[in-house]
Amino acid sequence: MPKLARYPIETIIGDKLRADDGGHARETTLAFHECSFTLKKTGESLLRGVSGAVRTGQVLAVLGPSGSGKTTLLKLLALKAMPAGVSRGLVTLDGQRLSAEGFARQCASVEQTDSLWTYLSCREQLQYAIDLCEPNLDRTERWVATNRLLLALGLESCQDTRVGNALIKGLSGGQKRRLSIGLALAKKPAVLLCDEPTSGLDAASAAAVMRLLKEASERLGTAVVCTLHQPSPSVFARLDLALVLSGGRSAYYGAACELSSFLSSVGRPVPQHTNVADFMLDAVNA
Ligand SMILES: Nc1ncnc2c1ncn2[C@@H]1O[C@H](COP(=O)(O)OP(=O)(O)OP(=O)(O)O)[C@@H](O)[C@H]1O
Repeated sequence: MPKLARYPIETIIGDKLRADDGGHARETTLAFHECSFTLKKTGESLLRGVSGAVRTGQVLAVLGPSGSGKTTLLKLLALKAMPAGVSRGLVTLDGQRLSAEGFARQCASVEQTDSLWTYLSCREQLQYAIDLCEPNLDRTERWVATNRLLLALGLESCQDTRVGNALIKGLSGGQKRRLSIGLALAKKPAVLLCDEPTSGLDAASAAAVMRLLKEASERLGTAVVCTLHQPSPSVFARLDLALVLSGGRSAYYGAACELSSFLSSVGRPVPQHTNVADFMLDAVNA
């Protein structure tokens, strides 16, 4: 087997693109129009007319207080069956209505809780994913692709550590989150949906996960949508777009860097030294 090459992450992911896609990074846009979800039993609306879009190279964060509808929106974007209610609205990929089959073929989602194999190591899990997703590569190429992914995920130091569980010592929470994202990225999805990728992580691990998502969006041509509970200033600074939900409605949708000006424009200027995301969440909670 070839020796594990040590390149900067940019080169590794760039090489992966060149090697696998012939150098053509795709351009993808996921758009959602007037999405609503109403519970059949009570008639309660969990989402009301929410719209937005995200394209290749961008990370869109769905923010909002607990119960504001973030996970419901992500499920709706993934065209998941939600028998408890009725969904309305349109989800498109590059202008075409997205179906559940289309989503399964071209997109990937990472759930709020990691679902990994307790007794397999990082390397073994990623190797399985690459073997499954890259049947046209030969064995050595798949091994190289696995190494590249391990490096891109920053998991090379724990590549032989098994996942573990409450009783068996294994990967840390942040490493598990990155592995879950890596398994989804092995598919090179056009769109990646991540539910709470930073929940339960310390600030440094949360920042590392968001850095990974941003790199994936830029280098792999993946449009990323993630839900976030309370992003730290450093996490918020890495976001391209923010959609803030309040009681299932859109309170803000636009560039993350313009959220502060928006708040000023509606008479709620963000005080100095205040995290704009926290301020917005307090405002919609009030
Ligand atoms: N199948 C369902 N039946 C009844 N209520 C539901 C159902 N699914 C979600 N809800 C309710 O809808 C609201 C929105 O839920 P959702 O999980 O989308 O919120 P969230 O913003 O992701 O919250 P959190 O940040 O706590 O995960 C919550 O009040 C939740 O209890």
